[in-house]
Amino acid sequence: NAIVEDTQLIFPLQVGPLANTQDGILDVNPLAAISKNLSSSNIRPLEWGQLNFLHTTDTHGWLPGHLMEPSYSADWGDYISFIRHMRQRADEKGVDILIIDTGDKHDGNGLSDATLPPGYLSQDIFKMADIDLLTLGNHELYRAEIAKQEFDVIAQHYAEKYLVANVDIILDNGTIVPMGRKYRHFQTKNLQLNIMSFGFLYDFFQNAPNTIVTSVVDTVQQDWFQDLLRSREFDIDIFVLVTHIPVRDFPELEVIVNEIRKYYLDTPIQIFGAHTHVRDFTIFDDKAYAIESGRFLETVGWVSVKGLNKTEKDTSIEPLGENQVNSTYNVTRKYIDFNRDSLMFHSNTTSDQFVIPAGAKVSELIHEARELLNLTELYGCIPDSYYTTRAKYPSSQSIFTLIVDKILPLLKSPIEAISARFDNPRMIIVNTGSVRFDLFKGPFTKDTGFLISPFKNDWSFIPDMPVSLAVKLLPILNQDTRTLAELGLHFDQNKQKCHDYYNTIGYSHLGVPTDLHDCELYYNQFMHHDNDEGNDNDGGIDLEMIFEWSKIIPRKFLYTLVSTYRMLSKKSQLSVGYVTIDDFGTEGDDTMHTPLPYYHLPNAVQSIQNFSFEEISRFLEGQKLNYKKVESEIETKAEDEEEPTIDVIFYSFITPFLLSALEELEVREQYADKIQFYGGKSLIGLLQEFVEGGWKFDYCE
Ligand SMILES: O=c1ccn([C@@H]2O[C@H](COP(=O)(O)O)[C@@H](O)[C@H]2O)c(=O)[nH]1
Repeated sequence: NAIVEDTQLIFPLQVGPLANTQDGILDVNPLAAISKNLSSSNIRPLEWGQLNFLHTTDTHGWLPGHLMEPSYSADWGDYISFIRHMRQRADEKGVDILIIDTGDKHDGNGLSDATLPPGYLSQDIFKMADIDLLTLGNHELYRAEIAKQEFDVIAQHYAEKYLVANVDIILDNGTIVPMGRKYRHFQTKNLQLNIMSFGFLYDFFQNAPNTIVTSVVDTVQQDWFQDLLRSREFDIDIFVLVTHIPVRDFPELEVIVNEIRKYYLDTPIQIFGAHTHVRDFTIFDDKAYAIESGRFLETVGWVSVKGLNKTEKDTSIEPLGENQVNSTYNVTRKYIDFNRDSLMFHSNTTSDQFVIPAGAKVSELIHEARELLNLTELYGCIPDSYYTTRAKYPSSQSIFTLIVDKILPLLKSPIEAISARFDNPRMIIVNTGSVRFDLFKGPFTKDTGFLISPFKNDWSFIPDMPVSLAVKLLPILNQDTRTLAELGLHFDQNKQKCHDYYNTIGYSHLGVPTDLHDCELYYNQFMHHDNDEGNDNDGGIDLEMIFEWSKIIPRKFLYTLVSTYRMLSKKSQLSVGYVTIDDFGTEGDDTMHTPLPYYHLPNAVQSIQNFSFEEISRFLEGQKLNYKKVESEIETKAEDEEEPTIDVIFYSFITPFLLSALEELEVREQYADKIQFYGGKSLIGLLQEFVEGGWKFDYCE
């Protein structure tokens, strides 16, 4: 695509004199100002402390904001304006504020993914934000050129603010250097609080060959970390951990907190987490807390801290003011919906004051970049919405049903010898995690494809696999983690067992990120799970009551209670959105909403073609059962019957998982060598082909 490649020649974008300005205020995103269904009367205010934080994470390139969803319609330029106002408010109050980002800036939006290399424009736009502490995510490490870009552009720009203790990069000359600084010690602007900050990535194993990820367990035993804690060389009022690690269910954060606690028994630790795309807040001990602030720039997390005592050694500062002294340590959190109404409300600005010139410039850059990349080019119109976790799979509203039934059958290999097999029996397996977002009714533009499935993954295949073997693959990939709960293995009592389970199989890394919380049976899933097909927006649930119940009732029973309660409750007038219950309770969301439905998804789905249902049903029967039972079921087939075969096609991303499945079936050696390149369009290309073939309209209703 010439336009995409051309971007390399003309960036950095030059913004001309600001157009459409009124008193220096520019609105380039017409939807950003829309406040349909939004009302500041439903917004809960932020509580300020001595030290305050704004947190973004897992933005995945959504710097233009959500053009179809008013609740999240602010853009990165608005965030830049917001940061400026909040810093000013902090100064006025004589307190401090730190701006944090915890990684995953790629894969999810045309702005980041339509360039070569991906991130070519978006990284330069991202870095216009004045961020105090940041780290990288796994999406900065999947591809070698992106890891290099992260190192060259982001790590160099933010310098001492860019922290990651457990990732190294191998430079072109073979030298191994750390991706970022391992720690940062500094004093805050107004209260001169002593901050010790570390950056960490979870134990990620799918990183590109030019990078090295060291496990968290090993990193905290390294000399530099141990010496730093042991030496007490620095005054430390609070540890601030900027991590791309989930705040629940994953073991890494506990490892870090435990190690710090060996030396600092009660120094506050504030953690910023990431990766599983949820709003969540967890308590590690009475002075160690962690927040995770959602995904896709839908959420800005807020944390405030009071009751910090200056370390004794430091006598250089004034005593803390009346409002800032609090002998008991106190932390608050909020999840801010990313729209201008919320941002103006919290920054106490009017629409005339909100947009600052630097923010307007960034909004303009985003707009120009989108134009340049043709992201608004219309390919067709989607007649109905199709959902990821908001609809049951399979169902008519599930995007995965659409993919299995209509999209995957379009896959063709560009290699002649392989495409000749197009009419042979074939099974196409794709991981649900490769689909990132819902497909909303309305225009399908070039951008939409990137929102749904940004990955340029290749297809691989194993030709002519016996059907009895092939049908066992999906059940293994989808091993049902929820059986843990059914066995009564509640996370709190069986944490290690749960983590061992994940660590051994690793299959959950195929599914949608929010489902990674299966260990905990994440609260929201009780809230959002419906028994029917569609979007049941019942509201009016007494969240406080459910929170109290959750302390005494096993969660599997709680689920039934909540479902019943929801059915009995009245329809709510609130707009749909996030309704979060975390370790602090039910008041976390800045805007009150009626909850969205939430359905668990399998890790992977498959589409089967050119095979009659009668013929395959006997072989497929085992799929409904636990994978361990499949073998015996399959063995019931007649001994002397000739075994039909099928081509097994899969996203190359899932190859390691497929190899593990083959190993579990004790046929890895036999089939690993048979894996071949299949080629063909990835999901984004197939989706576009389908839309242009079936839903090509010149206009959308
Ligand atoms: O090439 C790729 C890379 C990733 N995936 C899927 O994404 C998740 C990870 O996404 P997070 O936002 O970091 O949670 C991974 O588990 C895969 O499901 C992919 O399909 N292809």
